[in-house]
Amino acid sequence: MGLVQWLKGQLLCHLVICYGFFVSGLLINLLQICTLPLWPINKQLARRINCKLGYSLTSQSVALLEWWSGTEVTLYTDPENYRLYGKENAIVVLNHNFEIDFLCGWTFCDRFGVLGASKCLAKKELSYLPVIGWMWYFLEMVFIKRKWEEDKRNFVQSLQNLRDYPENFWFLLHCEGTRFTEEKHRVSMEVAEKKSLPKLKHHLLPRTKGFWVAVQNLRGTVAAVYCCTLNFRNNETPTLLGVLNGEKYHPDLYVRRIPLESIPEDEAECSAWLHKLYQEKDKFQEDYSQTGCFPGPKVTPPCRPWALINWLGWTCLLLYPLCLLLVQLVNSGSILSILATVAFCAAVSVGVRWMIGQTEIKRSSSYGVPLNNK
Ligand SMILES: CC/C=C\C/C=C\C/C=C\C/C=C\C/C=C\C/C=C\CCC(=O)SCCNC(=O)CCNC(=O)[C@H](O)C(C)(C)COP(=O)(O)OP(=O)(O)OC[C@H]1O[C@@H](n2cnc3c(N)ncnc32)[C@H](O)[C@@H]1OP(=O)(O)O
Ligand SMILES: CCCCCCCCCCCCCCCC(=O)OC[C@@H](O)COP(=O)(O)O
Repeated sequence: MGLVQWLKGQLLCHLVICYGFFVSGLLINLLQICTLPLWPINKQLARRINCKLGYSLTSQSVALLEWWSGTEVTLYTDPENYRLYGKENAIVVLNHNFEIDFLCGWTFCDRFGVLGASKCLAKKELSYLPVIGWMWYFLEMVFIKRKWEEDKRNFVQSLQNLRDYPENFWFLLHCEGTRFTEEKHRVSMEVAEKKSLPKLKHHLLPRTKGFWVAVQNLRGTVAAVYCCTLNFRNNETPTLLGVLNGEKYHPDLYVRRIPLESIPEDEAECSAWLHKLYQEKDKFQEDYSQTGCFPGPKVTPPCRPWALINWLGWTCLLLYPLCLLLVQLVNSGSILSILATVAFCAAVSVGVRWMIGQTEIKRSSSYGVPLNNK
């Protein structure tokens, strides 16, 4: 192991990264709050400012993936469609098997210039995450409790609000509704059997309501569905902690562009269409497990420097006062102040570690297993 790789595994480096992310996040949240008076006066300007602020926080995790861990995502897609990515609004349908799938998605968002504006249909619990969850409120992310009767009004309204969004966005939908575990897979395949649907090997049975409602409410706003299938070479099981430790992963993403007009309007037909799409995705995953690649030509979209510049900028800006404070503390010799600073650093580190814990599949909710559907 080289010196650089060894350094990446050290707690001190992790503390610095966590401190930078958390404190810059709080400052960004504060700036977002400052945009509140602007919303009634100039909503589109307030949205654009929030996209930039959102970019400044989200892109730090992209920089961590790309520059710290050295992970590069390979894209398999039709070159004809490639030129449209980032130039139109899209609904992204992505499998939900990996702890860093959202991060791989963000990398693409960054490379195609839609990171600040991109959104997701996310479980309500994520909105309470400090810093990142608070930021999402201002980015008009759509949160659901995964209980249709309670969700439907807010869900439809949130989608309608996106109709005049001033920047191009991708709207991510994990139709499986929860992360893949063996138990959830077994249960969802029992549901498939009851519904006389073919069994899936690599996916849970998709929940269709959210997809249909999203397609119907975003017609005329969104140009296409991007059917995305993600997997990792060499059976890697990536984790966010691994990324923080500087581990390099090898993700491959297969993207098919499907024009929205080709998706049926009728709910039952749309559901059947989505089930068929997941059967195709399952076949791609099966072929990938045999051959190690997806169909279609490979492209690596060019990496942009902004995520790195932004990350370095925040790190320098926030490390400087921290170092000054530490020097002053040591010189002052005040045990109480030193203890308070150590406690603050420990709290930041524990807080970010807790957030990272939210991405771990072993802590996945019990949604989609019998008796307890939440
Ligand atoms: C070039 C491009 C490349 C790459 C870009 C990639 C991505 C980047 C894009 C954007 C990134 C932006 C931000 C992302 C950042 C971070 C966030 C990341 C992740 C958070 C994701 C989540 O939180 S996932 C959890 C929340 N989301 C969902 O749940 C969505 C899926 N669910 C739905 O849509 C549901 O339909 C619903 C929740 C809206 C409603 O669910 P409900 O169950 O009430 O209704 P349904 O009709 O859908 O289902 C009922 C039927 O289901 C049957 N059933 C019962 N048990 C099961 C089971 N275990 N599995 C499957 N089906 C089941 C039941 O029988 C019912 O059947 P009926 O026949 O009676 O209808
Ligand atoms: C420089 C940055 C360093 C620190 C980075 C910390 C980043 C923390 C980001 C937390 C983002 C959390 C996104 C989690 C997405 C996710 O994976 O949600 C799970 C849900 O879909 C389904 O939940 P479940 O039903 O429990 O499977």
